[in-house]
Amino acid sequence: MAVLVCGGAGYIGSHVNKQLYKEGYETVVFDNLIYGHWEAVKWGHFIQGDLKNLDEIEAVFKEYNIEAVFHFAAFAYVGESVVKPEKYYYNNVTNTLNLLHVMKKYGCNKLIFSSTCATYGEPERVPITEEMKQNPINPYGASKLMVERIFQDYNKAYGLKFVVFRYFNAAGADPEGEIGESHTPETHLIPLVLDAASGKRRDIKVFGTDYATPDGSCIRDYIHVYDLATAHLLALHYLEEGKESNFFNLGNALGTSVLEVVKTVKKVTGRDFTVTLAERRAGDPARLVGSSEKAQKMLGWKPIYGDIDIIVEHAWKWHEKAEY
Ligand SMILES: NC(=O)c1ccc[n+]([C@@H]2O[C@H](COP(=O)([O-])OP(=O)(O)OC[C@H]3O[C@@H](n4cnc5c(N)ncnc54)[C@H](O)[C@@H]3O)[C@@H](O)[C@H]2O)c1
Ligand SMILES: O=c1ccn([C@@H]2O[C@H](COP(=O)(O)OP(=O)(O)O[C@H]3O[C@H](CO)[C@@H](O)[C@H](O)[C@H]3O)[C@@H](O)[C@H]2O)c(=O)[nH]1
Repeated sequence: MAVLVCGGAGYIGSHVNKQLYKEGYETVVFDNLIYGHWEAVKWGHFIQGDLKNLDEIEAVFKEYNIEAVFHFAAFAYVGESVVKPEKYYYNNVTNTLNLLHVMKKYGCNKLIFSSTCATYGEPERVPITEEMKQNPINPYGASKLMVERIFQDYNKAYGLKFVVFRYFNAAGADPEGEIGESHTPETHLIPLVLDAASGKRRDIKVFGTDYATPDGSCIRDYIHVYDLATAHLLALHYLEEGKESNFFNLGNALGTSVLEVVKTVKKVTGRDFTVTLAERRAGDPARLVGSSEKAQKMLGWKPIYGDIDIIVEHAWKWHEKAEY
């Protein structure tokens, strides 16, 4: 029996692939490498393919006896999704239907999926809990919510068993320094601030300093990619035990502002750099912080790298010697 890691050459998927392999699973990474890196697939088998092609997905199920599927493959640039919604609905929704179609055909009914706190939109309160209203404010979040709904219908009609994770802001890198975050283009705050620290960028822009937060900049819940990965293994065990499909937030319940991230990077790296106070970025909620009590209770998840200093330290260690 093997597990399929769709999008496993990307940032989060590669970290999950490593932990699965270390736990003794035979992994098959399937990725079109549009945003992923073959260098990140250091464990298990690798097949270059695209979820838009049914025959390429089917070839994997023919070759391997796939017990469960981890589905990270998606487009995830919030701003781009507003101007190119078609790109997002095709890849994130239609191509997910392709994957479900082949899973159904081959009798594979266990799925672990990467959703996002962007499905909640502007939260009515924080920390956000799973039963709160989901009202996405951009096509990216909407595409993920649509997929969540599709899973519920497939659960009722075809017996699909799923765990949907709504991640908050994934950050950090493999504590052993073997893999890390590398997006082109990069839009995420921590790698951009590290670029400023290492002199690859002239400055870091703080998008908005007039939010209703203590220092005026946006607050996010940064969750270490290693901790995200451990939750995925627990989810697989949960489904292997025959438990019911479920939705879980994955965050730290700790809010860190943009200015606090900048300060932490200066402290951890010992480097100074220019910080430019800039206009708000469209579509940014002021404060996104998630409660993960449900995952802790039901999956036994215990995040261990909640401290923003450690998240930045690991990201910096990777950043300095990044192979890709
Ligand atoms: N990074 C975050 O903070 C964050 C937060 C919430 C949710 N998510 C979700 O988590 C998942 C992983 O995020 P990430 O940051 O690792 O992104 P990523 O871009 O690094 O990884 C996604 C991978 O999927 C691949 N891919 C995309 N479309 C494909 C297709 N049609 N066929 C085959 N491969 C395809 C890409 O090449 C890439 O390697 C995404 O679904 C994203 O929406 C990420
Ligand atoms: O150069 C920059 C880049 C970002 N920010 C700010 O930093 C915060 C975090 O931004 P970013 O790292 O881009 O993450 P988010 O926009 O919060 O989105 C990420 O986290 C979401 C969950 O919160 C996921 O759904 C998305 O896929 C993922 O990109 C936001 O307030 C940004 O305005 C800056 O001030 N300057």
